[in-house]
Amino acid sequence: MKVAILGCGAIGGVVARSLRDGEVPGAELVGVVHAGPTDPPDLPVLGIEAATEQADLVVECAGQRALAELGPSIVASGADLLVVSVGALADDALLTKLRDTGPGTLHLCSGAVGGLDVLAAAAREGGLSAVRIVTTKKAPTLVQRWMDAEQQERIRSTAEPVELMRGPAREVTAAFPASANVAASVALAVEDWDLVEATVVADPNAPLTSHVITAEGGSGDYRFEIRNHPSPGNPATSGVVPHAVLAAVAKLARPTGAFA
Ligand SMILES: NC(=O)C1=CN([C@@H]2O[C@H](COP(=O)(O)OP(=O)(O)OC[C@H]3O[C@@H](n4cnc5c(N)ncnc54)[C@H](O)[C@@H]3O)[C@@H](O)[C@H]2O)C=CC1
Ligand SMILES: O=C([O-])CC(=O)C(=O)O
Repeated sequence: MKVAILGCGAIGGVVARSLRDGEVPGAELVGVVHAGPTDPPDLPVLGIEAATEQADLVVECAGQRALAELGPSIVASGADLLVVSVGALADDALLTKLRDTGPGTLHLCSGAVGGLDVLAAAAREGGLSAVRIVTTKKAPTLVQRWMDAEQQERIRSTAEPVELMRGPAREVTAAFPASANVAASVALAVEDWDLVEATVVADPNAPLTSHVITAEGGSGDYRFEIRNHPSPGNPATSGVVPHAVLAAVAKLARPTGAFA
């Protein structure tokens, strides 16, 4: 399986180098599509057209905006698309275009969290009556451009954890596009954007990024607490995410014997 990587930052760079080094059996790197002023010196670089022509699978590691802009042309080209910026799929029109139009197939990466499989099963079996995700990250990583100067300063200088937003997953993932894709992952797993309440907390003293997912329903009660070390390349991103991408690529390249 030939693979191109869209976005060569903290996630894409690790994924591309691992594929280049032959660490995923059955998967071969054709190149990276990047947006920086200088090419990564150690990786083959492609334009998006060459990537979709040459690759069986394009892996999006570039952000919600890039996915919205480039995703439709990738699946229209016939290449399959593996997505990490799943929050962009809160736009129903984009989700429909990527999932239902083809001919390329859309795949979602579980990214920084787990438990999505059992949440999906529980949502089907007995229905879920409440689903919540609370994301806590090191405070400065959560400053957003839409915040006014006073709020930005309060987040940078807080000595205590501060709740920045609590609301429907669709709104929270749009407000924190590089930090709350996980809210969208939970909503997509249970197939209900309105059921999932997401909260984002800025903690000045959080050495690890945490995501606490709780759900209750007819088949049981669920609680997952995920505590990830931040990526050395980007403190807003959990270090495990590129490895979740590589696990997903491995499963697509050689599906036998993998969890479905
Ligand atoms: N599903 C999940 O659990 C998670 C999802 N993410 C998503 O992954 C994205 C990437 O995360 P990182 O690698 O940490 O970010 P990063 O900022 O380190 O890297 C993103 C790279 O994409 C490039 N880029 C942006 N637009 C592009 C375009 N149109 N074409 C080519 N390259 C483009 C940037 O120049 C940058 O090098 C985040 O923005 C977020 O949406 C991040 C963490 C967890
Ligand atoms: O990496 C994480 O822990 C979560 C994250 O940034 C996201 O969901 O966008």
